[in-house]
Amino acid sequence: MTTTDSDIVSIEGLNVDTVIGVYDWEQRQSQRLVIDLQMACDIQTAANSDNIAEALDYATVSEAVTNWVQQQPRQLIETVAEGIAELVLKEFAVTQVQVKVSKPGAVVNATNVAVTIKRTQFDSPFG
Ligand SMILES: Nc1nc2c(c(=O)[nH]1)N=C([C@H](O)[C@@H](O)CO)CN2
Repeated sequence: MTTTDSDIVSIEGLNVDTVIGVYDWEQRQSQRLVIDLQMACDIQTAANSDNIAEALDYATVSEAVTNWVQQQPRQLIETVAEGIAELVLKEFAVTQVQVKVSKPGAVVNATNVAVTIKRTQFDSPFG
């Protein structure tokens, strides 16, 4: 295992309001999605230089993910998860990404519903 596989930068509980859902009423209003990301990357260069320019900037990733999710209405949280994984692998120096997309308001008697996927550069057409 290389450091590129074992070093993780995380974003937890990123709240994004967007149009999401399979029913007509869901396409007429925003709902809250909560996104968790675990991104495998080499953090040693940033650690040694203590320079944000060498780091995977979680603020920049959060903004890019939020913008992508809010770009257009979608039906399934699966589509959102795959799109986020593709974006992160394409735009950032990330070798593997785990994406969890939660839709906490979706099922009345459930605390949460979610999908979780893991993708690597080899899974992506952009790898
Ligand atoms: N696997 C999925 N199941 C369901 C989804 C989804 O995105 N993925 N979405 C819905 C509805 O939009 C639901 O959230 C409305 O409450 C149902 N099942």
